Amino acid sequence: MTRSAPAAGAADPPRPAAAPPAFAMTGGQVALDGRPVLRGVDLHVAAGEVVAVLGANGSGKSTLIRALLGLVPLAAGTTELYGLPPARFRDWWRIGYVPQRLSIGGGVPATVREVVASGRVARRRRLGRDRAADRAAVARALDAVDLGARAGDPVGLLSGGQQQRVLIARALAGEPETFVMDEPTAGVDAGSQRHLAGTLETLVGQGRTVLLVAHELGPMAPLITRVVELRDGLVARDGAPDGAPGCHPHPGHEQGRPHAYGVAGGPLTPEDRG
Ligand SMILES: Nc1ncnc2c1ncn2[C@@H]1O[C@H](COP(=O)(O)OP(=O)(O)OP(=O)(O)O)[C@@H](O)[C@H]1O
Repeated sequence: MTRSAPAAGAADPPRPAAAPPAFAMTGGQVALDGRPVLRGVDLHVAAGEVVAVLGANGSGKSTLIRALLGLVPLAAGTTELYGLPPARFRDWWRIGYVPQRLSIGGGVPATVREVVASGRVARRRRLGRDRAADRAAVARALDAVDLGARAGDPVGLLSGGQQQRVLIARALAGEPETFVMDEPTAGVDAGSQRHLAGTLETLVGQGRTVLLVAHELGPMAPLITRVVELRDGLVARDGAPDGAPGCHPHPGHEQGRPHAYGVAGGPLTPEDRG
């Protein structure tokens, strides 16, 4: 049987609207302490991209990430998350944020498992509580960073690199669509970096979006689909990786200077957003 042509004058079937990009900044400017830090950044990140943001110390990488998430205000320009300005965006469970390393510190009595489980909060607000699913996701996240054996330990007893892995696990536990990671592997040993790269490879294979600031891409390099290099608050380069995986992305960069902002990784909470 042949399929008959649509009757003349019949309306075309509705086409699905194109999904908005995960991030869309246009002309983004940020000033901190009265000093321009981002000076007019255009950056659109489509769902499924794996973008590395590179650049020298102080070029504005963390500020860009934070501005994209609405954590610092724009002085000019616009930015959107999944088509909405951050102030109107509600689906924070879709985004897992790993802030630049900071010491969780000895003053935090929470266990590793509790910190990782807090990554489920935004998802639970949206989708309701499912204890079995929560437990399974937390166990998977701990396993992905190889910290299952430390789950019951106070997080303040862990080394800096292990605490970083806890923050990564917190983001993983939320099972977000998009990961935003600010130097996730700074201070993390080579074996754990490989482990994380394997986990990211699986997530990327599932179509998740990744936006990461990195000093050394290391074993994550083959996953990167696009490199954005910042210089003095402007995009100096935006394109495919140059085929030098694991390269030192910028000679002016020192690794692992902790910054005292952000409180924990994982889907953003109202507290993260201030
Ligand atoms: N809260 C703040 N108040 C004032 N200035 C700030 C603040 N945070 C960052 N800056 C300044 O803004 C500039 C960009 O900082 P940012 O942390 O975004 O750079 P970065 O490229 O991520 O650097 P790094 O690689 O060292 O982390 C730097 O000169 C920094 O000193």
